[in-house]
Amino acid sequence: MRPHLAGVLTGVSLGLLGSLLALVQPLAAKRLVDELDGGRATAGWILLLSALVLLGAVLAAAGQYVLERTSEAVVHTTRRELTARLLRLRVPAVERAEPGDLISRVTSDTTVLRQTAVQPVASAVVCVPVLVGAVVLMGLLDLVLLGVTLGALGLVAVAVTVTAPRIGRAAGEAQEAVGAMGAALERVLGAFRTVKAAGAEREETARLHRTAADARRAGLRAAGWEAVSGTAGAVSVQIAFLLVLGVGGARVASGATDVSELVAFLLYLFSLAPRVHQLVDVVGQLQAGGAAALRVAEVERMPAERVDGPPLHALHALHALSPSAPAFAGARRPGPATVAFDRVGFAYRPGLPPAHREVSFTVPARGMTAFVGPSGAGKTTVFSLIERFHEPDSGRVLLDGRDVREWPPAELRAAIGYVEQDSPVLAGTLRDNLLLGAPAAAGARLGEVLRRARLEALVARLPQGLDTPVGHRGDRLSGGERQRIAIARALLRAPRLLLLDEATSQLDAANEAALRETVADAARRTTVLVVAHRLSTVAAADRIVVMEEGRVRAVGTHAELLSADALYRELAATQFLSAPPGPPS
Ligand SMILES: Nc1ncnc2c1ncn2[C@@H]1O[C@H](COP(=O)(O)OP(=O)(O)OP(=O)(O)O)[C@@H](O)[C@H]1O
Repeated sequence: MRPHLAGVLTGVSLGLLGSLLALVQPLAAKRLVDELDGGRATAGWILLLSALVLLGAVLAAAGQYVLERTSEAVVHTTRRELTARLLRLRVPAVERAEPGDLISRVTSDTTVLRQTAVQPVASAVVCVPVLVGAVVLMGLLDLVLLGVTLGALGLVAVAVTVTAPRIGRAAGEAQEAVGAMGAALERVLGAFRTVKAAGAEREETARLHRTAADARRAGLRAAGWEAVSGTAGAVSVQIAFLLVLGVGGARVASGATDVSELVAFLLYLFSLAPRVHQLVDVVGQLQAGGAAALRVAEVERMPAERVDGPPLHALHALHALSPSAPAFAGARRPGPATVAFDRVGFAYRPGLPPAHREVSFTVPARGMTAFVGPSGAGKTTVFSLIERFHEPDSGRVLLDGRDVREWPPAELRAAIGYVEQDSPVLAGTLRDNLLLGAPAAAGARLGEVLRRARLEALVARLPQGLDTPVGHRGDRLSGGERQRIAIARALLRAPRLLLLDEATSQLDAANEAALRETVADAARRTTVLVVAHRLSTVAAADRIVVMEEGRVRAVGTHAELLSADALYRELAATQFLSAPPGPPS
């Protein structure tokens, strides 16, 4: 709320003024009754009372509007900061979280904040001085009746003390359950075809219903406690009213007070009643708001990367325009990058078996280095560590001889083109997807990359060409098309280091041969690391790193490894060839 303090203060001041005017109204009413009693002219008092009512209403409405506007502004700021933070989060933090739950924190929790951040705080600020003012004025009118009133209102204090923490807990659980529902929904929608193909709709629906029921149960619990405190508020005001009527009537009869004072006192009590209700509501709303704010704050506390340096398009514009000059601050050497792993040890989580144990290799600038090995050997992990998605527990990963931990992340990644194993494509148009990593690339360069990635025919076939939407996760495209888009996206970045993770596994023979030539061409100009599952790829590689159970087993050329390494021979005989493996020799 800090940046919007001016709005909060304005809204609160207007509300306060409106409420103070409401406080004066009973005094004017008392005077009116006195004037009527004395048979004097009352037109002026009636006019004054009407003006007070009107002005009070206008001020209250203006205050309300300013506060609503401030609520929107507070939530807008929260959502901006939260979304910016989400994209800066470190990869392990997001891998540990549930995407659906994170989404609900940005959408649902901030909506709860919208309703509970500014208004209740402002109401409380307005309520308290009005309550104190009313109590003082009531005391001035009749101390005995004030004692009676406060005694009856004590019930509210007890009820709120008991219910507030319970409302908070239940509201927190309700928001957690909404988050769990988001996570469960994301789970099924993210693998919709798999769920359908498995015929698991009924089970998955039951799972979603369970989370919805959890949210309902927690919501009902909060509502129950809110009803208890609300009822306690209403009952205590009613009791106070009846007691004041009874005791006040007796005091009027005995001459201890007069009718006009009793009328004024009752009017104060009337004006107090909605404030008491409001305060009780405020306590409940603040509890729900507190629970939502906690969930938002948890995202704020998740580990994030620092943001520095120029924006993406500037990094790439500079990089693309002057490949021979220092491309941008920090890129120590232009041209192809060198990579080295120096006794790298790494486990994805403490307690898990290490994915890398003492991994060491060096890759010179230019040329193609292939990583081969059985599934789970740690090949993809090499790429994750170079991109600094994860950091080694021991040893060093060096790019251009500089520890990747010393590179600003944006600058490090601007030097790299990465084609992931499952070639993700984002919702949006084909053009959005191609330019994702190089917004400034266009024109002839785009045409050239489309040709090299064999995408020209696809673009010609699509109804709106490059501007055709590709669907959620690119599901209007074939697997091979997605792979070629991912390769084109990486090439458009004119990377100093190209990382390809089994990027050709879904391609047909013709496209695979063409892209092999594209990758070989890239390797003549830049450094290419490829996780290879095809013989054609490893045969073309300048060097091959054989990995097994997180270790580097051997390094060499295809011919060298065929004679020197038994595992490589076995891989060459089985995994790399599409033909079934021959009998063991
Ligand atoms: N994000 C992750 N969190 C936890 N463990 C992981 C994660 N990613 C990979 N692993 C584990 O780390 C080990 C190495 O995984 P990696 O993906 O590097 O293997 P790979 O050689 O690329 O395998 P494949 O050829 O099947 O893709 C595996 O045991 C895998 O289960």
